[in-house]
Formats: sequence, C-alpha cells, structure tokens
Amino acid sequence: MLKTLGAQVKEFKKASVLTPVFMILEVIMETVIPLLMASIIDDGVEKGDISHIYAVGGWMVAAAAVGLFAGVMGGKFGARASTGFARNLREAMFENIQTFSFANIDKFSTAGLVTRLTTDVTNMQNAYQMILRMCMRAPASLICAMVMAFTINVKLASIYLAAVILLGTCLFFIMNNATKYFQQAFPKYDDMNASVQENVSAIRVVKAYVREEHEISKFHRASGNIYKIFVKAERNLTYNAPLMQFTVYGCILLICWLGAKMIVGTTLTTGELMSLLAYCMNILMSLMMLSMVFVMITMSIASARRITEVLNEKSDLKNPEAPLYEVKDGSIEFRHVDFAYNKESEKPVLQDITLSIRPGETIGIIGGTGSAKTSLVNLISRLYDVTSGQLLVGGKDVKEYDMETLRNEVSVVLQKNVLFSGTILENLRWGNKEATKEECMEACRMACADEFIEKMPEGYETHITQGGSNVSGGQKQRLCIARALLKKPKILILDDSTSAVDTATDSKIRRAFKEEIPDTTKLIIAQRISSVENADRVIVMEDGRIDGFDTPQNLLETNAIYREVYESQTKGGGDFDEKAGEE
Ligand SMILES: Nc1ncnc2c1ncn2[C@@H]1O[C@H](COP(=O)(O)OP(=O)(O)OP(=O)(O)O)[C@@H](O)[C@H]1O
Repeated sequence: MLKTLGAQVKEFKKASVLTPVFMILEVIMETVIPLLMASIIDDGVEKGDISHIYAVGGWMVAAAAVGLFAGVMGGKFGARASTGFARNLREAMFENIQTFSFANIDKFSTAGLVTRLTTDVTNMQNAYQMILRMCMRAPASLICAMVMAFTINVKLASIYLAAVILLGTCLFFIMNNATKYFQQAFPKYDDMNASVQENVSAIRVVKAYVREEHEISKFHRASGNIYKIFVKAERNLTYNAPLMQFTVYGCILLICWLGAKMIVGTTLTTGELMSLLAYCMNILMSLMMLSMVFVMITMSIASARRITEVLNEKSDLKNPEAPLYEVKDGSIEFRHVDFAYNKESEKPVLQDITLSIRPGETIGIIGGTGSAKTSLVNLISRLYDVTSGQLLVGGKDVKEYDMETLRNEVSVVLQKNVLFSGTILENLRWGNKEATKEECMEACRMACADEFIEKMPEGYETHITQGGSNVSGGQKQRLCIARALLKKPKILILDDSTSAVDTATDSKIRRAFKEEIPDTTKLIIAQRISSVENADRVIVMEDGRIDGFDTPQNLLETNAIYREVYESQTKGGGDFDEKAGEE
C-alpha cells in the first residue's frame, strides 16, 4: 500500500521534505520565544534595564518573524504536496479505471468508484497535509517544551509530565473510539452515491412512475446512515475540548500556586514562571495536534486501502506479449465456448457454444430475455473472456490480438447506447476522430439518421445534452449506429439497436448494410422477427445454448422456437418473449 501511494508523492518529494523542516523551524522559534520573554522580565523589567529589554525584545521579534515565515512556508509546501498528491491519485486511478474490463467495473460498482475518486481522495489529501505539517511538528513541540520545562524547574515540569500522560491516554481512547465510526462511514458513502447515481440516470423512469417519494425516502435512508455514524463519532470528539481546557486551567492553577510559593522562596523567578506557563500551552496544543493526526491517519488508512485496491487492480483481460496488429477478415468461430460472469457459479451463462460465421455474412440472433444473446456477442470484442473453449476472429484466437486493434475492428452498438454532451458531429467522431464531415454524413445516411439531422435547425452542429436526452430513442439508436459505422469495422454488432426504430426504417438500414458494407460481418440481435428474416443465417438462443443455427427458411421448418415466434409475430404481432413464454 505504501509503495503504491508513495509512487504518487514522488513528484512532490521536495515539498514533502521541506514542509516538516519548516514546521520544525517554527517549533524551535516557539520554544526560544518564552526563554527570551523570561530574560526580558527577569533581567530587563525587574532590574529596570531598558537596553536589555530592547536587545532581547529585538531577538524576540526576529524569532517571531522567523517562526511566521517558517509557518507560512511550511503551510505553502504542505498544501502543494498534498493537493499534488491528491491530483496524482485521482489521475492514476482514473487512468487505471480506463483499463478495467466490464468484470473489473462490476467488482467495484460505479458508485464505489465515484466515492473512491472523490471522497476518499479528499480524505487522503487532508490526511497527507496534516501528516506533513503535524507529524513532526507536534512531537517536536512536545519534546522541546518538555525539555525546556524540565531545565527550568523539575518539580513543576513533573506536573506537565503527569498531565501529558493522563490527557494523552484519555485522548487516545476517545479518538480510537471515534475513528472506528469514521471508518464505517466510507462504505455508506458508496451506498449514498449509488442512490444518487441511480436516481439521476433514471430520473425519467422515476417521474413516469411517480416514485419521487420512494426515491426521497431511499436517499434519506442512505444519508441518514451517514448522519448516524457521524453523530456517534462526533459525540466522542465533543469530550476533547472540555477535557483539554480543564487540564490546561488545572495545570495553570497548580503551576501558579506552586510557582508563586517558589518565587517567594526565591527558587523561581517571575520570568521562569511565565515561560513555564507558555510551555504549558505548547505541550497541551501539541497533544491536541497529535490526537488530530491520529484520527486523520486512522481515517485515511481506510481510504488508502480503498484507493490502493483500485490502483492495484489489474484488468483481467491481458494484452498478449507479442500481439497481432491485423485482423485478416470478419470471420468468427466459437469452439466449445463456455462463459460465466462469476467463475464460481455452478451453471455458466453460455454453454458449449460451437459455431462458425463467414466474413460478410449477416447473422440474426434471437432468443428470449436472459437467453445470453448479449453475453455471446460481448465475447467477440473481448469485453469479457471466455471461461473455457476458444473464440477465433479472422482465424486467430481473440486473445492473440492487440486489444485496441481487435476492438477497432469489432464495432458494437450496445443495447444501452449512450451519447455524450456535445454536437452531433462530435458524437459521431467518437467512432473515428479522423472522420471527415462527408464520411459522417455518409454513415448517417446509411443509418437513416440524415433525415432527422437535416431537419434540425443547426443540423450536424446541434448540441446533444448529456445522455442524449434531447433526441428520441429511435434517433439516438440511429446516431449510435452511424457512430459505429464510422469505425469501418470488419464486424458490426447491433445489440437490439433498432428496437425503437420503425419497421420500415429498420429494413432500410439493413438493406443499406447489405449493399454498402457487404464485406463486413453483421450480427444483429433482435426481438422482431422482421429484423432477422432477411439475414443469411439466424442463431436461435435458448437458455445459454444454441437451439438452432440455419437460414431463416430452414429454421422455419426445423426449429420450433423460431417457427412459433415467426407465426405469432407475423400473424399476431406479439414479441418474442410473450410468445416463447407461451410455449
Ligand atoms: N454483468 C453481469 N454480471 C452477472 N450476470 C450477468 C451480467 N450480465 C448478464 N448477466 C446474466 O447473464 C444472463 C444472460 O444475460 P444476457 O444479457 O446475455 O441475456 P440477453 O439474451 O441478451 O437478454 P436480453 O434480451 O434481455 O438483453 C442473465 O441471466 C443475466 O442475469
């Protein structure tokens, strides 16, 4: 953990070293000042020596100025190192997250990653700043003040020692108890962020189902859990300040009482008594600082652990050592492929899949909900790896390709497609940043997106809001298809990507594919039989297995599921699940 986090501080090594150095310099000045003050009182004020007051007073001002300078510089370097550390952590985490496979993301959950990138990093930033500024300063100040107190008067200094031991022990138990609660708060932040994220991304569904009250109470629960934890933690911390004050005043009273007696007995001077009182404050302030550092460190351990988990997470999809950078063609072959999301699960989602697809073929894939159609196509671009068996693209195992090369050749229009905030043109160029406007328009024409884009007042410069909420479902799907086409892939996968497009436009798109990208292998997952009936062959999926793989005409004669769905949809117009479920 330390090695991983240490790598992110390297850049700020100088600032990380200079901060404690300046803080110690500040402590030295803080220790010297009461001594000078004692000299002013004993040798200047009491003896009426004005020149001594001026001379020592000058040194005192100089020491205070050096202390001020050291404090400011320490603060400045500390802030630079801690904010830089936080920036590096955020960026390193974000970069590593970009390498994550779907399985890695599933492991952490999106909300969990957001909390780690925000709350946990801020926590580490505060802790690091505190550590740099206080970790050396507080013990140094405590030790210096204690040594000075003992040099002045052993008897009175022993009172400090007793107070430090007593107060230190109390603070340790209080802070330890509070920290326990602080550590519990982070997983609760994950829950709250998950609730916010889910609500915001599904706000339309929430409104459509009038579930605002339900969502509010769900959020209140998540937020309330954090509140409860903090109340418990803070309840512990409320003892700190009164306990400190009580000890400080107690010590001052005792020192004044005993000190006054000693002054009368001439075993102590007034100046020494004043320095002792100043050291009393230094000692107790250092204790307070140490207890805060203790809380920050223990709290940050939980965050550090959560951040390190993300930084050390390696994508379970590895690029081969000597990768292939060229995919020969769009042929696909599954050889006895099994696949499970959870390796420990008893039954794989895909079982013994064996099939072969020729380059340029149009393959329809149909099957009931959960029959593993998406899981099947996700393996082709290595969004997940097969659990057993082998998957070949262009005659080579997908694991032999450079991942970027493979994914550039396999274009997937996901079921849950996403548009980003930006113009239509910018969104299209996500598929290929080099694409000219003409190429974008050509792709839109093929995806039948040109008609509605040209009707928009700003055409291709129309701004899309986040998530594509200002375009209709069908328009969004067509834009996503155009974006996928711009990659000019050897394999194009449409995962239920025309479900919101009317049947006439759907067939127009498929015709354009056949005529204009004949060499591209097309895999079309669909619920509508009309979307696959002109395919070269159709895969019928049933419960993670292939129930049939043939031309639509042959399937009509040989495959009961296909025939039933065909008949029900052409005669009755129902969808796949309704009819398959009636079997
Ligand atoms: N990320 C995941 N983690 C664990 N299980 C998953 C995951 N995604 C899908 N599954 C499970 O795998 C099975 C197949 O899901 P898949 O999405 O491949 O089916 P599908 O045929 O595409 O369904 P649909 O037509 O509804 O999209 C389902 O039982 C589903 O619960």
